[in-house]
Amino acid sequence: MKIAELVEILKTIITKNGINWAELEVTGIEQDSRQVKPGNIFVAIKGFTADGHDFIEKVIEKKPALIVAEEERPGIFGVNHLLVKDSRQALALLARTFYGNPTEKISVIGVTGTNGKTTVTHLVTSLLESFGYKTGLIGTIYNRIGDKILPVTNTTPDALSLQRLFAEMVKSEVSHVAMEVSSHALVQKRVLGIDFKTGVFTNLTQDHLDFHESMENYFNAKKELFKILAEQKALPGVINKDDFYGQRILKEVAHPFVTYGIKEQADITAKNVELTNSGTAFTLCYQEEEYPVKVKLLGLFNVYNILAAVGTLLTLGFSLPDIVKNLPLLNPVPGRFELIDEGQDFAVIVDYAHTPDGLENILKSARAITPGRVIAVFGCGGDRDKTKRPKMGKISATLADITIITSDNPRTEDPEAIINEIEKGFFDALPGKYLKEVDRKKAIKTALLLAKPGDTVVIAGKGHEDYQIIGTTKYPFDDRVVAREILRGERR
Ligand SMILES: CC(=O)N[C@H]1[C@@H](OP(=O)(O)OP(=O)(O)OC[C@H]2O[C@@H](n3ccc(=O)[nH]c3=O)[C@H](O)[C@@H]2O)O[C@H](CO)[C@@H](O)[C@@H]1O[C@H](C)C(=O)N[C@@H](C)C(=O)N[C@H](CCC(=O)O)C(=O)O
Ligand SMILES: Nc1ncnc2c1ncn2[C@@H]1O[C@H](COP(=O)(O)OP(=O)(O)OP(=O)(O)O)[C@@H](O)[C@H]1O
Ligand SMILES: N[C@H](CCC[C@H](N)C(=O)O)C(=O)O
Ligand SMILES: [Mg+2]
Repeated sequence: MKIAELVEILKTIITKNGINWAELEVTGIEQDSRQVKPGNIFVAIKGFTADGHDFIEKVIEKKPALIVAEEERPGIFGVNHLLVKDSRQALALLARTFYGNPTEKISVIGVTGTNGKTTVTHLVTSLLESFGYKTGLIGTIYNRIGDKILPVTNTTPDALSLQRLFAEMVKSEVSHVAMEVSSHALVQKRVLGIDFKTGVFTNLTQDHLDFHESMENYFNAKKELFKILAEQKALPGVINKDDFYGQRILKEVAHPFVTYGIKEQADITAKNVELTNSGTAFTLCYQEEEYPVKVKLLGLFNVYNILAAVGTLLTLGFSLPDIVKNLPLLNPVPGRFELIDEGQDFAVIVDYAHTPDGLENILKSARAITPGRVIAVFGCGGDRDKTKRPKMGKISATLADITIITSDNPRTEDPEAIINEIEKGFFDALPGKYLKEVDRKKAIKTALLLAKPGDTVVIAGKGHEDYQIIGTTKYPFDDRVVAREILRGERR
């Protein structure tokens, strides 16, 4: 592909055209100077920790076909360059064109919300697979093309990696992709250039205020996905009507929606919900139709996730009786309400709850299936929203009988200081019993040793993660492996 063909797509955002050799062949696109090869287009992005413009001089030595930037830098006049209003937008549009508009050829389902994205994307793709489709998945745990699993760094990759991934999916004859769309991605225009078939909103509760600063900003970021659906005249979006912000999307975005809920009147609802520690039963209602449903997934929040997945499949045109038939096939998602059973006489749950709402839901769901005491083990991530820490403390103080406050991924913060901020929540609440143990392995062991028959130990915050980030180092650590080892060694 030649430069001339690619720059056409940028014409509305170009502020200065410095192209002299428009017929040059483009061999690739990069946003990271370290990856640039001869003939590539380098897009300079001002980021949160670095500024791509600072690497322009280095990139020029590698003989790029074109440099796209927001500002001029030394040496840029000697090479093909374009100045644009917004480099992130330029990157997304260039990548989409270079990779042949892949999302025109597959059905992309975007899932956003504070909690439930990973679960809903798994449920949607599992249902589609049960109908015989080959699917792709993009999200927190991994990206997947058919059976091929790819490692990830972000929940939603950058615009360039996304278009590359979609192109690979098209090549592998994937028909549908379910992708998690994080609020960071919406703000950073990572999803620009994607054609969405539909979008799902699960819920909005506090998280990421370090980045968004206010719930209103956080909401506006999430709302962006539905504005995109409206602009693209996509299929109806799927909205949780029990959520305050879900109701706001319904009012504020002019687009058709299918709604789901348990408390509110919605298009798709569940009644007679029965939660047990071996599965969940409920009656699924849609218009005049009612179906008894039994699923392997546990916890009330997963009933919401199933309703979201059902709404998505309905929107895509599948019939409800067919969808219902496949619901019992759905498997739990790794690290979400995952039961650890080594034959012990109490329950152990590993769950990814890392927000106040997530923790509240998992502790309430655990309570519903626990004859004895609920023992919680959790911490909070470092270098992330600090204001959720005392809130999560207060929730555990109120809902668990005993809490072991420990470390999550402390990152570059002092782990003891994070624990002390969580502890503040205990001072606000009725005195829930708690211990502090900075070493997560010891904290898990303490909880498992405290447990008596009929109790439930909830190990929250890290779910599927197989590492712990202390400082800037990633150490191997998996709550599920640790719990199993302790249960096998100490408590058979
Ligand atoms: C704060 C934040 O969101 N940062 C994300 C952002 O980085 P950035 O654009 O600011 O990049 P930067 O590191 O400052 O670098 C700026 C530019 O200089 C370039 N560079 C840099 C160094 C160099 O030598 N040469 C060079 O060219 C970089 O390639 C980049 O183009 O864009 C990158 C690419 O998309 C992300 O990987 C990165 O995520 C970081 C790792 C991160 O931790 N993000 C978290 C907060 C995040 O995004 N989380 C969400 C939500 C999670 C959830 O709720 O599930 C997610 O989607 O993962
Ligand atoms: N629909 C829901 N409502 C409230 N809480 C939920 C819901 N679904 C899951 N959770 C809780 O949130 C945790 C994370 O779930 P999941 O990984 O599906 O969410 P996510 O939105 O992908 O999270 P992240 O933003 O970290 O990627 C679960 O372990 C559970 O505790
Ligand atoms: N996607 C979430 C994951 C948090 C998981 C928790 N274990 C932590 O490290 O804080 C985030 O980036 O905030
Ligand atoms: Mg996720």
